[in-house]
Amino acid sequence: MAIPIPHRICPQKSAMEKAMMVSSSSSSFSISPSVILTQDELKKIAAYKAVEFVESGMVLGLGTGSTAKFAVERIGELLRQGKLQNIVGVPTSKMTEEQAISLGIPLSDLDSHPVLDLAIDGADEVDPYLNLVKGRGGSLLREKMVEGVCRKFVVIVDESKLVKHLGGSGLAMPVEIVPFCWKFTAERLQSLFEDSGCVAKLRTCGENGYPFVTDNSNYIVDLYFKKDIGDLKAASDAILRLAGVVEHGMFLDMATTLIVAGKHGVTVKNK
Ligand SMILES: O=C[C@H](O)[C@H](O)[C@H](O)COP(=O)(O)O
Repeated sequence: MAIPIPHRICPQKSAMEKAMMVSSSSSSFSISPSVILTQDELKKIAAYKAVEFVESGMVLGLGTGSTAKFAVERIGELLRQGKLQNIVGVPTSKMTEEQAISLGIPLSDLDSHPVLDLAIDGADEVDPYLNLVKGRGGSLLREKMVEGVCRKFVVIVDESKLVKHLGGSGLAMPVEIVPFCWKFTAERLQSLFEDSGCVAKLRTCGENGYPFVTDNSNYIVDLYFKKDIGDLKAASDAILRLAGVVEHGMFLDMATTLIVAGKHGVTVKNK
């Protein structure tokens, strides 16, 4: 049921705080047309909603990116307030590790915790079947390792990330590759998807044109598709068969829950 946000009864609160008041007690709610939220506020609403799934004693996969950082921030806040206890986090990037340390969240790794209770992370694209593109921030390998062993994987996005099919945004589908002969690997990746009008580009940083280097000392090749990729499982298998490839950013059949914040409200969809 859609619940209108009672924005007039709390004039001292910000638009987002009003939205958050309602989100804490319902799994779906609408946002009054008079409340205009920024994209960051939508990300925060989705993130806070996801943290409602966190219980004391859980081992958590901590995602990476501008949406996941709000979830990590919220977990730190609830720990500080004593509302959550005995949480252990497994970060999916060095950046998230630094954020978690700064918030006092106890950390561990997959060697010590090979199965996790719950992971919360953002995504770059989400299709109607909850398949994802991730890694535009370069963290796809650790994310896939961590989120692949979670009992529950909650994906948090604003509605701009929803696509009809992966690659549909026309933006990058990242592939992490070893630096050795990267041009060779990039060309092989491009040729795999000639029929989809694929262009493969090495990710570089800033104006100096140096390759972007991941937390694992690898490079990223971004694939841009003009047409539908087609069979995602077949595409995944073909990419992973190339010897220079470490991992790709398609997260197929991994997400168990999707939380989308948009101008009409927040929806929670379970697989
Ligand atoms: O490598 C980055 C991660 O896969 C992010 O989770 C993804 O890019 C979404 O990031 P954001 O929430 O900043 O859009």
